[in-house]
Amino acid sequence: TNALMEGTQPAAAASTSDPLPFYGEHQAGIVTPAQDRLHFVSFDVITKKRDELIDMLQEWTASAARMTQGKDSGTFGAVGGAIEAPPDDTGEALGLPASGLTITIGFGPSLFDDRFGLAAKKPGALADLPKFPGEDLLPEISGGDICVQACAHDPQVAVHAVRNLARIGFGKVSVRWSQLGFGRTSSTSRAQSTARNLMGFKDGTNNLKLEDASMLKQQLWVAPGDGPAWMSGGSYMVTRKIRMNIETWDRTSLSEQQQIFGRDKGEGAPLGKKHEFDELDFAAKNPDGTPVIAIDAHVRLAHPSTHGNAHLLRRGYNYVDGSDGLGRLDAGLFFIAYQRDPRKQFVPVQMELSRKDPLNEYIKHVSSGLFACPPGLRDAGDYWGRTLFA
Ligand SMILES: C=CC1=C(C)c2cc3[nH]c(cc4nc(cc5[nH]c(cc1n2)c(C)c5CCC(=O)O)C(CCC(=O)O)=C4C)c(C)c3C=C
Ligand SMILES: [Fe+2]
Repeated sequence: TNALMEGTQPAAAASTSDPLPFYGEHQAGIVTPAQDRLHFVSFDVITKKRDELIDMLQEWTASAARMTQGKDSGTFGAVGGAIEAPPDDTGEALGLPASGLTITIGFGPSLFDDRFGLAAKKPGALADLPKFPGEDLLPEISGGDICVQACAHDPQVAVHAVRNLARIGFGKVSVRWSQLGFGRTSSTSRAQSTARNLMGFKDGTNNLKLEDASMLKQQLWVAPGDGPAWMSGGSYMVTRKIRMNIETWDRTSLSEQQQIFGRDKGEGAPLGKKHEFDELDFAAKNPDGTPVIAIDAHVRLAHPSTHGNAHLLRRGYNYVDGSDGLGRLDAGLFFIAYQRDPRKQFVPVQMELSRKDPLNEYIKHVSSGLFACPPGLRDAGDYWGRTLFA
């Protein structure tokens, strides 16, 4: 396919239990067709020693190379090592297949302070996000020095991956926050059907997809000359935990719900059209002269034509963290988006949404993350952060 010729990851494994390639020009887990499950974790680095941090990243890379291929985290494994020592794998994935596991790393703005001599390497694109109207961010579940996005078709496999990286990082990093997600809310390949978010709408119809090779080059991957050379072939990740006021939404009429998004709930078709992938027609008018797709419909506000052709590769997940003690589901969307430069992509889109989107009556942004995801790993001699620490 075009995508393969461009050097991106292959479309999909034959089955959801198969392994996906770990090495490549770009990190796996970005254009990789979105798996069903997520365990996302953000770490603070607690060691003050640069060498210790590099050693840990090398150990993480070796472990991730193994786990993504369905192997134990370490060479001895859960039960093959000395009986007197803690095993180099925690064991809960023994007997489970690779399940399409991808492990993607990102470096947060706070890593580029004066602790590790990285200040001069901080990309401009990693500038802190502005404050958006209406957000209510909790610092304890926001930010972090290093993030890991583990995606798989089996939640136990994703959790196993994060747990073993945390185990390896003991004493060097500490978990700042983490998030489980189920039910992808985006497709990142035309081979996938569009899944639904917890508001019941198809989500990810007009997403950047792995088949759009020239768009990915223009909108997703950092190019030489964009900023520091170490990020070439990488991408910037924005995370937003968006709590939904589910019970209020569920008392809203179908017509109001559809007006808010600008698409119908059954098919996901643009209002005024029949099929999901029909073009949005923002000029179409009802007989009374009002626009068929409201002026403040979510898809109009978020559309590239509203933002100098800024696209995002969305890769979010539904989450339910139980209920909140008031009988309401503690649920929503763990939004993840990749892009070439958040200052030109996520920021203007979110600024528009935060000011005008009627969806804001039903949602609240409670956590935020911004991470620089370096390029892919070449081979077993490579490690996460090589280009940064070189
Ligand atoms: C800043 C970026 C975005 C945030 C935050 C966001 C939150 C959010 N979105 C939905 C549901 C839908 N979004 C849809 C489309 C859509 N959303 C964004 C961006 C953000 N959404 C973009 C760029 C687009 C595509 C617009 C286009 O070009 O057509 C849709 C429609 C289906 C689709 O195309 O994906 C839905 C549904 C929720 C529930 C939510 C916060 C909780
Ligand atoms: Fe959206």
